[in-house]
Amino acid sequence: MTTFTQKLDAAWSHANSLLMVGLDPDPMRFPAELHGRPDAIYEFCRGIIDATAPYACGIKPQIAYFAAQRAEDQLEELCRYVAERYPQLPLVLDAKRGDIGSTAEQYAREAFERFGADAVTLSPYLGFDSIEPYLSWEEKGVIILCRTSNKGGSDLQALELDSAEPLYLRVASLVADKWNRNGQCALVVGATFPQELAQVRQRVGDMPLLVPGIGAQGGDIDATVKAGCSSRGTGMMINSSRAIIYAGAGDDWREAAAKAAVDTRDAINTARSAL
Ligand SMILES: O=c1ccn([C@@H]2O[C@H](COP(=O)(O)O)[C@@H](O)[C@H]2O)c(=O)[nH]1
Repeated sequence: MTTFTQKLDAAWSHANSLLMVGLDPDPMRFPAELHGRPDAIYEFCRGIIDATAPYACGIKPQIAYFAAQRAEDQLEELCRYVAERYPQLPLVLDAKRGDIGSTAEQYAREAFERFGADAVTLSPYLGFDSIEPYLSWEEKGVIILCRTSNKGGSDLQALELDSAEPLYLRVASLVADKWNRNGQCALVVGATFPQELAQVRQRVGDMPLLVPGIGAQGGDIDATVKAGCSSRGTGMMINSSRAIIYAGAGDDWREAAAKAAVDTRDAINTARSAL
């Protein structure tokens, strides 16, 4: 049985890439050749995956973009496609679930059985018993929101506790010291806050981090790599979605996505080589 963590480790080294390609498919932004097709979401995402997979350490579909278009069936087919065609490529379902244990059991089945994801993103807000049902899938990854990339993340995550530490660092410690019983946990930390990213890295050792916020959100790649790499020079799934999938709007959309992925991977690797 290969675990998520082992699969991710292998992808980092085989692809020599820390880039995670995000799938946020918005039909309004699709190339003309896909307009009006009932399977447009599937075909768009498949095109992006085929174009970018060689340069990526994983794929991250955001479930809201599929659910909003009543296209969960296309997501299901896409997940099957990735598992069959790119079995070495970790698939992270970005769902940010968080609910009481009985409901969490159903969300875990949705992520791991229905979609066959290797890992899922979760909110820590409901506490350990809301995370436990996912942890019982021992080979799967459980990626917990810690310091999100959006400005409003500070409203709660930066709140100072009695100990004077911010809430996001308490989440980091809780996950690293108590919840990560099977070595299957990871954290979400935004590239838009490199200082906080460095603090989290220091707190959690070499735990994998999912790092969104470069590309369309403007996070700085050099600062992200400096702040977030593990002691082995890996440790991050640095996500870029819109800047890659919408790099081209014409007939060359696949080639444009491939070029954006290569350029992003290379910018990350240039920063890694300066560590
Ligand atoms: O803190 C977070 C957590 C998740 N996301 C998700 O990542 C992508 C980012 O897309 P871009 O187009 O690269 O900005 C998107 O799916 C978000 O839901 C995040 O941005 N920040």
